[in-house]
Amino acid sequence: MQHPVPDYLRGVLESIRHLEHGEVAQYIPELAQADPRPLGAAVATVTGRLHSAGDDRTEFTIQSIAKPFAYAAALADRGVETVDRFVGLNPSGEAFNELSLEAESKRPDNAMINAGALATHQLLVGPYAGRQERIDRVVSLMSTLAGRQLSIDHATFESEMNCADRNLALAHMLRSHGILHDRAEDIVAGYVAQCSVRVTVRDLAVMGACLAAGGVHPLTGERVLGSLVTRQVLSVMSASGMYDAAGEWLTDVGIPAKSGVAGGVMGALPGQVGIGVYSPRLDEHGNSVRGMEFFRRLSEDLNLHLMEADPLGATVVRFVRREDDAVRLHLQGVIRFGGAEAVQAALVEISQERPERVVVSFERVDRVTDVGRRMVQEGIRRLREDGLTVDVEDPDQLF
Ligand SMILES: NC(=O)CC[C@H](N)C(=O)O
Repeated sequence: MQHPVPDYLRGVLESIRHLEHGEVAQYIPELAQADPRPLGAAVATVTGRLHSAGDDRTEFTIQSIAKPFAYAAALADRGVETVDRFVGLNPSGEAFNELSLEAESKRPDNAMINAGALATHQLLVGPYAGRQERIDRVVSLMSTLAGRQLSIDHATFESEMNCADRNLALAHMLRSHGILHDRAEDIVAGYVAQCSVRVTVRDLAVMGACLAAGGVHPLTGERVLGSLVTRQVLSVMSASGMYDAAGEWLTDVGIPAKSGVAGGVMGALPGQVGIGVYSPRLDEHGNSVRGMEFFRRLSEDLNLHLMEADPLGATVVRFVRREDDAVRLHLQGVIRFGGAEAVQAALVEISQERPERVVVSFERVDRVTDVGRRMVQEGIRRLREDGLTVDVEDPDQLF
C-alpha cells in the first residue's frame, strides 16, 4: 500500500491552491521576478520519516528561515550568556526590518527580526572570526541539518546586496550602539549570504524535525545541537518567528515556525514533526499566504497545536494488582512529572494497605525522565522508610 500521509498532504495543497492573493516579495529584484505558482510541502517525523507532495524538489532561497539556525549556531559557539547580552528574547511587535531595540540595553528585541539576525551573525564562531568563516559556519550547520550540502544562490545574493540599504542602515545603527564590531558591510554581506541559501521543502521539514527532536538529527541519530540551545531557539521562534503576527499565529496554529520572504515557512512541533511549505505570494507581514493556510489546516486536522495537551499523568499507572503476599504496581509509557506524581499517589494508597511486599514493574515503560526517576525513587524510599519491602522489576534498566 502507499503511505497515506503524502496523499493527505496533496489533498491539503489542492484545497489551498485557489488562494491567489498576496504578492511575491518586491523589494529584492531577484525575488520580485519569482514564479508565484509553485506550491509544495513536506513533513518529517522526529523518528526520521519524510513525506512530501507538490513542488517538493523546487529550490528557493531560505531567507529569514536561516535566522533560527544562525541563532542556534551562535548559542552553541558563544554560550547562552554571551548571546543574551547582545540579542533579546522578546517579540518586537514590529515589522521584521524595523530597528527594534530594547530601550536600555539597546539589544535588538530578538534574533528573528533583521536587527537581531545581524547581531547574531556577528556572534558566530568567535570574536575574531572573519566574514567567510561566519558564512561557512551557518551554511555548514544548515547543511548538516538538511542532510545534504546546501549552496548559496549567487544571483539572489547579488540582487539583495545591490539594494541592501535598509539592512546596512540597521547594521550601522547597531554598530553605533556597540552591538556590531565588524564593518557593517561585512556583517550585512554575511547575513544576506545566509539568507541566500537554496533549500527545498523537504530540507526545511528535516531541519525542523531536528529542532523538534531536541537537536538530534532524525535521519542519522547524531546530536547536532544541545537540548538547551534547541529549546531556546524554539522558544524564540514561537514568540517571534512570524514577526508581528506571532501572537495570532501561536493562538491559531500553535506550531513554532519561521517564515522567509521567498515564500518558505518552516515549523517544528516539539516531540513530533518538522514541517516545510513553499508558496511565494506573501501577506503584508511578509509571510507566505498559502504557507500559513497550510499550517492552519495541518494544525486543525492533525491536532498539532502546542497548547492542546492530553491529561497524561494517570495513564502511566497501568494497573495495581493484589496478589497473596504482594501488591504489584504496573507502569507504562513515558514517566515525567505528571506521571510520576500519579505513581507517588498510587504508592501512598498502597502504603495504607500495609502489604508484605510491593512490586513496581517498569516492564511496559518506554522512558523515564530525570525528574520522573527522582520522584519515583523518592516514593519508593518513603515506602521502605515505612518498613515495607519494595522490589523493582526493570528488565530494560530504564529506572
Ligand atoms: N523576512 C525575510 O525573509 C527577510 C530576509 C531578507 N533577506 C531581508 O533581510 O530583508
